[in-house]
Amino acid sequence: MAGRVDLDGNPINPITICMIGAGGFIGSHLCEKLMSETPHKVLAVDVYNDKIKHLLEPATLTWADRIQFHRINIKNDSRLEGLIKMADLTINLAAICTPADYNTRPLDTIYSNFIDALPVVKYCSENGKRLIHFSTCEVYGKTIGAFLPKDSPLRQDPAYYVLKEDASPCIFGSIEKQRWSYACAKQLIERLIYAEGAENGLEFTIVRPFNWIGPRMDFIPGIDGPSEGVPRVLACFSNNLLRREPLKLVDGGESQRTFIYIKDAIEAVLLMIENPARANGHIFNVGNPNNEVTVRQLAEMMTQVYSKVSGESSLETPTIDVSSKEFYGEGYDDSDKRIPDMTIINKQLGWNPKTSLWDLLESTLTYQHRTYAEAIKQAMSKTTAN
Ligand SMILES: NC(=O)c1ccc[n+]([C@@H]2O[C@H](COP(=O)([O-])OP(=O)(O)OC[C@H]3O[C@@H](n4cnc5c(N)ncnc54)[C@H](O)[C@@H]3O)[C@@H](O)[C@H]2O)c1
Ligand SMILES: O=c1ccn([C@@H]2O[C@H](COP(=O)(O)OP(=O)(O)O[C@H]3OC[C@@H](O)[C@H](O)[C@H]3O)[C@@H](O)[C@H]2O)c(=O)[nH]1
Repeated sequence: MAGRVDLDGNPINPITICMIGAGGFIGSHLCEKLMSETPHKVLAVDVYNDKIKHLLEPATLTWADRIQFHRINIKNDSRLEGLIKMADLTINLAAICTPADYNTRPLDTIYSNFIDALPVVKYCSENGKRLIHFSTCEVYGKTIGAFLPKDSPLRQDPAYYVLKEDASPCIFGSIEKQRWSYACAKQLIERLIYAEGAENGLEFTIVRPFNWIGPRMDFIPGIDGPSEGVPRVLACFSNNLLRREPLKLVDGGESQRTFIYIKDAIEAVLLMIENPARANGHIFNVGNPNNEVTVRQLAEMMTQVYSKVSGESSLETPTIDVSSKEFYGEGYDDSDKRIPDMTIINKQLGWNPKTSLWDLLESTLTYQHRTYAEAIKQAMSKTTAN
């Protein structure tokens, strides 16, 4: 850790970070990175800490004096402002961000992504503290290409689908398609942060993640989360593979996504933390444009990789089609395609993702198998016995 310098060759001084949502998927990886590779301190705020327990205990861990957990619901806790004041930088990750919630808990989704983030922005602005806020790639909504005729050659032209922070429009579906309420709440908080920067000098960075995936993402239903819960696609498909069930393709699995390995993405966040002069005032796409697949292709690749890491043969029928209405309920809608433009993050931070989709699935599914295979076997044999 000694002699660490930033991108301009200046020594990096240790700082204190108030990380809200530190107990989630991204937060747990960011805490791990900050503890193992930097001298910074973390005030970790969340309602849960299961995913960072290994960083909090035992007290003999070398970083024990650099991480503190505060069990706080930011909706209604007066301790929040004090923690933001104690820190040099606040990172806000807290949100409801699972598509199954957007059309079933639309009010919680809007409150969580807009209203609950307001005091965080206000306290940072009033106390002259820097803020890194987590938004989403969903703020771009659908691509322009999605509205062209199916056979239009323009659909192949990147000008009609690549998503650029400073140029692409934000195209949402109608009000009853409530995925866009999430996107809209995220967009409005981005605009508010931008306005605080413009009018009151708030130092901010906005991150737009494009499908970050890896170990500890969400939960496996019935094992470390509710049996009826629907997590994001990595955990849904992992659960199906672990239980030897066909993977469910929503509306034919035709939507396209670019997936990035969480560890690559965390490198980008660390560069933002440690290079404020290059990151302040910017909105950054963080994704891997080289890892694009349809959801159907993702299912096929995960099936192959899982077979390799578990040594189990694949099912004869590895996937089945389900309608979005059946899977998510009324009012679901989808993003058609998400390719991040990398110009701004490349220019400001010199960052590029490294890990291929196959490699990231191999390490992630090895983790899933090691962590859950035995527990699933036991849970399934109990159900059969009953
Ligand atoms: N993972 C991705 O690919 C992805 C993509 C786009 C956007 N994002 C954004 O990144 C952020 C983090 O995502 P994640 O994947 O780590 O999700 P996550 O659900 O794993 O983590 C969010 C954490 O915030 C906590 N939280 C929520 N409300 C809270 C409250 N009121 N008080 C205290 N803590 C609260 C949750 O308990 C959870 O631990 C979110 O803002 C999300 O919208 C993530
Ligand atoms: O079992 C499943 C689960 C999901 N899917 C599909 O897989 C795709 C990806 O679904 P995910 O649940 O991972 O989430 P999405 O990519 O749609 O959105 C996510 O990405 C951006 C973030 O803001 C949020 O974390 C979340 O909204 C969707 O097309 C979905 O319909 C399946 O086909 N089968």
